[in-house]
Amino acid sequence: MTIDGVAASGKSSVASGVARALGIPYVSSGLLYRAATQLGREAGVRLGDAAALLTHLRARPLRLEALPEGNRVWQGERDLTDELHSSQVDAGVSVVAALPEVRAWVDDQLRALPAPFVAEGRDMGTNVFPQARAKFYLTASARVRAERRSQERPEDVDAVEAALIERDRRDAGQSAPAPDAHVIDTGPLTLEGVIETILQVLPTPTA
Ligand SMILES: Nc1ncnc2c1ncn2[C@@H]1O[C@H](COP(=O)(O)OP(=O)(O)O)[C@@H](O)[C@H]1O
Ligand SMILES: Nc1ccn([C@H]2C[C@H](O)[C@@H](COP(=O)(O)OP(=O)(O)O)O2)c(=O)n1
Repeated sequence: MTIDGVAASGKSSVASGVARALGIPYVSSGLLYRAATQLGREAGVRLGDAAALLTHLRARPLRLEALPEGNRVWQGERDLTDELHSSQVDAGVSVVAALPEVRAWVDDQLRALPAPFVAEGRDMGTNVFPQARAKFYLTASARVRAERRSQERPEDVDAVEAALIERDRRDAGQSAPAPDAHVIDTGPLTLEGVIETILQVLPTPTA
């Protein structure tokens, strides 16, 4: 199944809760885009230069570890995860995610994972796993999302809201809900409420 949605709509927290209830892993595609951005920044590669970025990424492959409480990204023995949620990565990631070569690099890694799992991101239900048995799309107002995310960033809520709106605009090309997705406004719901809503609409597995 797939959970897509706009920035800070609750995708990874909800995917983690749903996956735990189902006893399967979840995978966070955004972490791979974030890792590509962080590694490009670190190497001094211009983020719009797909060829240079891909050469760099292919030289030292990444491993996405689908832990139930939170995915982690490794490069060899180095755990990159804690570096990937900075405002600097937030600011550069949409440029990297717009590159078709990087999208193919992410998609190949996701499609190689053993099913079943919950996949979360922007285009999981539309592009990467169009055959998924259930699809969800999370939204909430920019203000609500900024209030949540500002708990996790040093910037104030107005700065976080402006950055989220800008990132939504840049990511719009790959962020439309699948026509068969259940759209959930998480604004009036608690995290547990969103997870419960999804579990209730999931089709029961056939024997
Ligand atoms: N329905 C909700 N009500 C309150 N807080 C939520 C809800 N959904 C998510 N959150 C919180 O919002 C923040 C952003 O969620 P996250 O899962 O990181 O979103 P995304 O993966 O879409 O960026 C987290 O701190 C999370 O606990
Ligand atoms: N399937 C995906 C997942 C993420 N992206 C891009 C768009 C986002 O700005 C970044 C980071 O995504 P991530 O889901 O980690 O971050 P947010 O929840 O949006 O804060 O990657 C994408 O283009 N396609």
